[in-house]
Amino acid sequence: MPRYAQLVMGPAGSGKSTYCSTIQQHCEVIQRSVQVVNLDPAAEYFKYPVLADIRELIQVEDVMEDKSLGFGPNGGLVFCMEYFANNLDWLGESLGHVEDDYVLFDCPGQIELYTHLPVMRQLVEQLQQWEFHVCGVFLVDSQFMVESFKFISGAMAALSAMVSLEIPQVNVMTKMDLLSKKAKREIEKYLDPDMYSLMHDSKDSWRSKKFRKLTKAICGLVGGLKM
Ligand SMILES: Nc1nc2c(ncn2[C@@H]2O[C@H](COP(=O)(O)OP(=O)(O)OP(=O)(O)O)[C@@H](O)[C@H]2O)c(=O)[nH]1
Repeated sequence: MPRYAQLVMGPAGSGKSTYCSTIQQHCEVIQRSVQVVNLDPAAEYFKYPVLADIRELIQVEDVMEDKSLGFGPNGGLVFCMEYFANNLDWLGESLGHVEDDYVLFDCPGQIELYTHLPVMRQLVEQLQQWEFHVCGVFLVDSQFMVESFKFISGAMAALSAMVSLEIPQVNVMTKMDLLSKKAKREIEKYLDPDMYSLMHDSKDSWRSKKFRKLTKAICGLVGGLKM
């Protein structure tokens, strides 16, 4: 039987844990079994029952308390994720193998995990060896996307994950309920964006005058990326 996995990614506070918990509850209602794995070694609280929790393997606080390592929170997290990547057997044992597996992985928010560190890529390759079909779900807080330059920044973060992981990816704007009426109307244009027209939104600012060529090149790159 095929196995399926979603890597739920996105910046800190973008709604990853809420997404996992909501999808799990929805699947319960439609009588599909979906499990969640917490992969954030700094997580303090989440609302869903877990199949596995990386904190059973390693915790950021323990790493930070180790004076010989001398890491702060971000260095500590990277250390934990590298330790995890070197101990993927732990994950294999925790996942076990049930028929028709569908697993959501609630990932940490640090962008460097998706831009240049190999950890998440190693995880994807291992899951694929375990016969999982893996897809990425990249969440971005919609409140940070109602202006063109913020949208481009969010889209670039999502693009980094796509380029580094090379798996199918769905990009999701979260917290739409928090937008004002005006922002809800504004955000429509970002759902199927015409990057070149977005570029002209802020044509009077020094930012776009100075960086117009660069912005244009980035718009060309992001043009095909749907949120
Ligand atoms: N109004 C509203 N609040 C949301 C939504 N999604 C998440 N939140 C809230 O946003 C905050 C952060 O959500 P989390 O699900 O913890 O976000 P996260 O990405 O897992 O956060 P980290 O694990 O810290 O990176 C919480 O207070 C959630 O209740 C949403 O769709 N609407």
